[in-house]
Amino acid sequence: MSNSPFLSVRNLNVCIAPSNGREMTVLDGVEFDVHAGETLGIVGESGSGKSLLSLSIMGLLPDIAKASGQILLEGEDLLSTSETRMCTLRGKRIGIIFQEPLTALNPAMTIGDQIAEGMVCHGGLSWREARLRAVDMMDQVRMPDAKRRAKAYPHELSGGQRQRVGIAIALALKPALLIADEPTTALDVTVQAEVLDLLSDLVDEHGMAMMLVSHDLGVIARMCDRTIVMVAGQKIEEGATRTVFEHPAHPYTRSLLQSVPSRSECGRRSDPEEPC
Ligand SMILES: Nc1ncnc2c1ncn2[C@@H]1O[C@H](COP(=O)(O)OP(=O)(O)OP(=O)(O)O)[C@@H](O)[C@H]1O
Repeated sequence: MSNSPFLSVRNLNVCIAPSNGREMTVLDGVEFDVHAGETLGIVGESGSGKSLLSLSIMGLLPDIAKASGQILLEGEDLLSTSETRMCTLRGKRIGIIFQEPLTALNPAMTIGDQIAEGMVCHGGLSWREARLRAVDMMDQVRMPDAKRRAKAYPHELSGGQRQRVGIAIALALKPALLIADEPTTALDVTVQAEVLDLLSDLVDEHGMAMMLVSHDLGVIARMCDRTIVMVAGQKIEEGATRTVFEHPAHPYTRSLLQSVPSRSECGRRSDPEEPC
């Protein structure tokens, strides 16, 4: 793990000013780093600002939101960069996996072409090369019968298969950071476990950093090296996942841990027997 962080968030504040309401601070002085190759978990109750935090990093905040502070990606401040530059960084340096793959996918385009598109637009590949590479990507995300399925449309796949497509799209340009916002919440429990295993393997294989947003402590315990706990737009706790789970410093974290996963679920999958 290198010393200088890949991503460094400094004093991030986000205010929302709806046209018919009062301005509201939804992220308040949030600070953290993500180092190359590590998986950082962001956990917190509904409305604590987890999604707005990921959207801020991706440069996809809604128009009514205003962000200040710094989001430094390899030293480049994303809050003061142009939209054109953000488009390049999204995909090439930061891959994104959304919660509901069906809404993130284009219903009128084959999944092979959706995976290939970024490689054509941002990776300089011809459509022919990109389509071949898309089938490779589908194999990597363990999509059965990838060559045939590349010609399918999103509605022809199961929820788990659609999320595999979402992961293939996010990884197509080999980003250094993957942001996964509740990537398995929309899936049923057995499929959740398969997709988490897949993500964990791919992150290791590609040597990527990952920011995993989840309200599910079991998912965080299983996947993350370090964890941040959010309450009402503020980071209230941060530490090695094991430490946060074993010695929570904040009363809120302690109350959250009352729904703690069983010990066998704790720790990275490569070390399943270790207590958390
Ligand atoms: N487009 C929006 N307009 C107005 N308020 C918003 C908007 N998006 C988010 N908010 C508010 O910002 C706060 C943080 O929302 P955010 O979606 O980041 O929470 P979250 O922690 O991701 O919640 P969940 O786990 O339910 O997805 C909430 O109070 C929410 O109501």
